[in-house]
Amino acid sequence: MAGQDAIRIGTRGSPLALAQAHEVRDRLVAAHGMSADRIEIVVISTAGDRIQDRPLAEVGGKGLFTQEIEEQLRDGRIDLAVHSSKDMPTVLPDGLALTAFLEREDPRDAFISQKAKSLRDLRRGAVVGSSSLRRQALIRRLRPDIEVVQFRGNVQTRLRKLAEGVADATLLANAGLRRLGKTDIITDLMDTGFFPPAPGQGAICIEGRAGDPRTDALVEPLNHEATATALACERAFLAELDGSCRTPIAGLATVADGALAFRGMILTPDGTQAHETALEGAPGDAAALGREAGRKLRQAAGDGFFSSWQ
Ligand SMILES: NCc1[nH]cc(CCC(=O)O)c1CC(=O)O
Repeated sequence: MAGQDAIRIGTRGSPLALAQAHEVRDRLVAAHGMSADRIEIVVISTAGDRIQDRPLAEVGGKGLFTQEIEEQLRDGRIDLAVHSSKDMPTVLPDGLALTAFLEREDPRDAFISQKAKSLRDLRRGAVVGSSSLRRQALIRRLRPDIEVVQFRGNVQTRLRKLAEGVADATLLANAGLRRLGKTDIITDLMDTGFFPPAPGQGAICIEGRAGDPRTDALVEPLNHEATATALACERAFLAELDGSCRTPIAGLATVADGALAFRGMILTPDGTQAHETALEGAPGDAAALGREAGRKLRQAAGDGFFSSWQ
């Protein structure tokens, strides 16, 4: 059992969330040479886990997957929380901060189908299941002839739906499939050029109490500088667009040879309208670059863009 000075890591209970929390625990053990039983993993149920019967975009509200975990972090019942960066709201509750980003996994989406080798190869009128507004809009943009249906649930549920013929294909983040050891089901990987990921996709983040020296020192060796830079840019982009849960937004920042490159896109849910921007800058200006990209897209789209379907 964990002792008095145990480190408590809060996480959701989904297989993916647990895999991520275990990865953080393993890295803390390796970085500090500590015993694994000093670290306790505390499973916390969130509203996003409990609501299974509706698309989450319909439920709306910020922090569906984070609120209950953040309450425990603020109370001191847990010391750290592990999240998928993609699920994190751009504004955190007072007193909390994202204190480390693990090195990003492959940010690409994976295409999964037993009917076709790629999205391009699906027959006309094929059905693709996805609950992500971004994926739905991108699919419709690339393949207006395809029907998109709502698809929630874990990997097993989705595969069963494919086997039952509810849909011909689905899309999931490659990073999540890798963490679950499920890469064998992947049919194709989507090029980020024409199928850009969600901001934060593929990056695990650690949330902590802001300015808590004990936990800051613990997670510091786990932070991957280039990923933290990319995420600062992507999250500033998202914040500038004030992305409600109902806006399809894609964005990916990369750091190579000391330079930061960002590409962002906003789409209408039906995929008929899309605006894109690509910017480069210095890693030190990551947040400013993200904000600039967001402003550019808002200007290009015009005021009517966000209000036209909401
Ligand atoms: N909203 C669910 C979610 N949040 C993060 C991931 C994947 C892992 C990641 O992006 O790091 C997923 C599942 C998916 O999109 O397939």
